[in-house]
Amino acid sequence: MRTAALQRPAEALAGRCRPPPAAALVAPPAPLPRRPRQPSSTLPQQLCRSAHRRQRLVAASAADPVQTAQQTAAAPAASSGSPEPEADVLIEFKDVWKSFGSKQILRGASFKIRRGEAVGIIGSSGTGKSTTLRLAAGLLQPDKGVVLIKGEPRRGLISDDDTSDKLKVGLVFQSGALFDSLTVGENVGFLLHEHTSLPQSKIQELVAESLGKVGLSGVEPLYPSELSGGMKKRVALARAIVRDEKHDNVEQVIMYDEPTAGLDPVASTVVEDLIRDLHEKHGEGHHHEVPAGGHHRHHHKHHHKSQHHSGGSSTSSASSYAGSTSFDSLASANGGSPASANGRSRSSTAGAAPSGNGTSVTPLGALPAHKQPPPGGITSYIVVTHQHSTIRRAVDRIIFLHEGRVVWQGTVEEFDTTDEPIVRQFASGSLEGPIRYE
Ligand SMILES: Nc1ncnc2c1ncn2[C@@H]1O[C@H](COP(=O)(O)OP(=O)(O)OP(=O)(O)O)[C@@H](O)[C@H]1O
Repeated sequence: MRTAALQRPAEALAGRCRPPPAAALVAPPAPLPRRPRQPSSTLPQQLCRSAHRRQRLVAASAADPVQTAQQTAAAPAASSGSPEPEADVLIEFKDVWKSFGSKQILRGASFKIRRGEAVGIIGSSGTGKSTTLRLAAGLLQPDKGVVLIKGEPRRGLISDDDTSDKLKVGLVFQSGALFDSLTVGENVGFLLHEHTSLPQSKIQELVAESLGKVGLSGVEPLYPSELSGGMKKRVALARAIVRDEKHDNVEQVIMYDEPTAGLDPVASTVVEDLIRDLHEKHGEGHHHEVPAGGHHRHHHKHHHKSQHHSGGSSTSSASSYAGSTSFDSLASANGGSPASANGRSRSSTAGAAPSGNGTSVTPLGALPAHKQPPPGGITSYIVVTHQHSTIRRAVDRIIFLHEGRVVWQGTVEEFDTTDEPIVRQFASGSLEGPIRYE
């Protein structure tokens, strides 16, 4: 079933271009929503719509009782009998430890990613953000603790894990990790060539569809060297969301590692809005409901309140196939033994339950079967970033990692007001404070 295009990646693996390890490449398919796509719309038009949608969401959240301060200190949802559904948790880290040789990186990281969320993971350099993504993608295994995908522990690395019928976890690496010797079309269709038996014409169609979604229709014949940095990142994104048809009904979480690193401010905005827009297009309609109070509410505006440290549990996973990764990022899947750490953990409310005056969100897990949202689409995404603009524009909730643990979580708005000293120092860039640089 290998076509001519398939021979070239093989050459790439022999050293002619950067080889994305098959295990890392996740190609989340993207079934489209009820809302018909408008193929004729340009990227600026799409982004404009995205901005309008975001304004509506912000307006809605301002009136959302979940935002009330009283709920900030809410007890963990699961134990409070609140309606926050564990069924909504797609990925959960429970006390995850990871070291590389003698370097202890993660020291008991715990957090949850819920259906519909747009989450940013931030923190100082070297604190383990990318490592966290690689663990979530199944490219690395924890030394201790567990990564749950829809409630099921990942078993082994992604290649050993056969739960792709439950959740796809896609990873778009910072470098884009495009094969230099392949055209854009071949790059985007790489996984389809490698892992499916779809005919060439179908692959071309799916590649064109995917490139259209990132506003790059018609660039198939170009080589990566002919693209700007921003375009390369969008091509990597197109590769991550290309559909394989077989998994169209499987929902997906996409993880972006520094998606705007090295881009100028305008190119960053394009990518940030694209990330948001892809999520809304592919996930929208799946996750909004009409709660008792009559307000439509998007799940991705869950607005978990500030919390120190998280915990959680949940599950299931699934890998899919390739995404994009650089060879470097896979260099070390081995690990040393976990060292002890002195975390500063406190309690967590990962997933503060919306409640209050009749506008609470009905948990998806509690919906009757006939009202369950259809699976498929980018239901949640995670962005690792150092860019303020990306935090502001592309995410709703922030998980702050420090010295291998989650020390704070909250909404983007709360990030500006929290008095957590680590967060304040990070936000201000001050040299004074608990964050130490050598
Ligand atoms: N495969 C590996 N082998 C050895 N060390 C590694 C490996 N991967 C990561 N590290 C080390 O682990 C530490 C954490 O890396 P990671 O990339 O997760 O941090 P980060 O928080 O994403 O940092 P940055 O913000 O600078 O990208 C770094 O010191 C890095 O050098």
